[in-house]
Amino acid sequence: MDDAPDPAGLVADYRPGDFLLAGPSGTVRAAGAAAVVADPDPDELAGRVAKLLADTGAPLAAGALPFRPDAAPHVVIPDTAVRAGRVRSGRAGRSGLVPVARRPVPAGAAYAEAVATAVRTLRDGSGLRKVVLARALDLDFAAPIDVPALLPGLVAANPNGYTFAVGLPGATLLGATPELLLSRRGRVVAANPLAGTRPRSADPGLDRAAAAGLLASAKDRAEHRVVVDAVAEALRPFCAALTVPAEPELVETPTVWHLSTAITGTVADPEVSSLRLASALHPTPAVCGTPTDSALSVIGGLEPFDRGFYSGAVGWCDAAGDGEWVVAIRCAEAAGARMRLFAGAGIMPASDPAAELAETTAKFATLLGAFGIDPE
Ligand SMILES: C=C(O[C@H]1C=CC=C(C(=O)O)[C@@H]1O)C(=O)O
Repeated sequence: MDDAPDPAGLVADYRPGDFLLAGPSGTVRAAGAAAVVADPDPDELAGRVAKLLADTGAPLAAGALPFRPDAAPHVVIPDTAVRAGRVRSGRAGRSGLVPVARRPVPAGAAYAEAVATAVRTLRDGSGLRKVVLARALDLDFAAPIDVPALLPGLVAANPNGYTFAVGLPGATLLGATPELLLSRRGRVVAANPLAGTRPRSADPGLDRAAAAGLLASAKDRAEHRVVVDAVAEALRPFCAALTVPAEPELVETPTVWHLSTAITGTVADPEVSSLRLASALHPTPAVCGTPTDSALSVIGGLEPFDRGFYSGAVGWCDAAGDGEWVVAIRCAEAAGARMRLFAGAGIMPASDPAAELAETTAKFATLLGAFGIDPE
């Protein structure tokens, strides 16, 4: 692997089609595709990637897992891959992007109705305990979007998050997620489930009150606990030791507060790669719901679009099995002169449709704010 002392340079050198993940633990950029692995079966996927890494001597594989577990992943053995430290500085600025048209999909009122329908299902005793409902915002521009030009500003605007860009067939998935699905370094694994959200306020007093309200909210704590329990349950069979804090903490992004739990563990078998572990966790109830199958079917019935890679996972895995996978949220798919932004919210029996709509608006603001586009 090339030596790259300047992490900001890796971001600046991004070209369409490349893979980029820039987060607190470092920066990875990969280019080219010597091979693409698209097997949805988690064991087949991890096995084929491990074999290709061993056979080719490539330093790592990188790519994205889709939201739906039966859809095809896009994991690439790149021609080149460069790793560097964390991007330490950067200047957020206006991107110059001005949409000529914008369309919420569905309209806000229809999303709130879908939330109300989900709440009725959650209360009807059929067993569904949580479901995440997403909506999209389509933006049209007068000229093709210059994705590389957007990335330095996205990193600078989200200094504590994970900025990513993944070249997919026909589109680029780009975003700045606060959520670590899974990392593995040697035998040490970490996961950082987030769930439970309050929009932030420009008024410091109101902002503090929003954070305190979130930490005290029984609805949000229950929504969060469902995710923590599912992540711990999925990791436990792979781990010799697992530490799961009993209480969540607050974390902030530029637009929202979240409840957060940092889970750490030790893998029992070092042959189990970060990619295999990420597939075992995904989709967590932070993006899907619980039980998973019922939530998938409610999402299929209520969301008027295919999520594709939104709310999937983005990351990399090396030949030793180490790697880092983040939850693909606060993101958009850019293709030509169009961009589709996505935002979802965890719906519980006590959810208020208007509050969930406001929460998704605040989540859209992660990208809109970083690109200097007026909020919805
Ligand atoms: C599904 C999304 O966020 C998830 C992650 C953190 C908090 C969430 C929530 O409070 O609903 C969601 O579970 C999204 O941003 O599109």
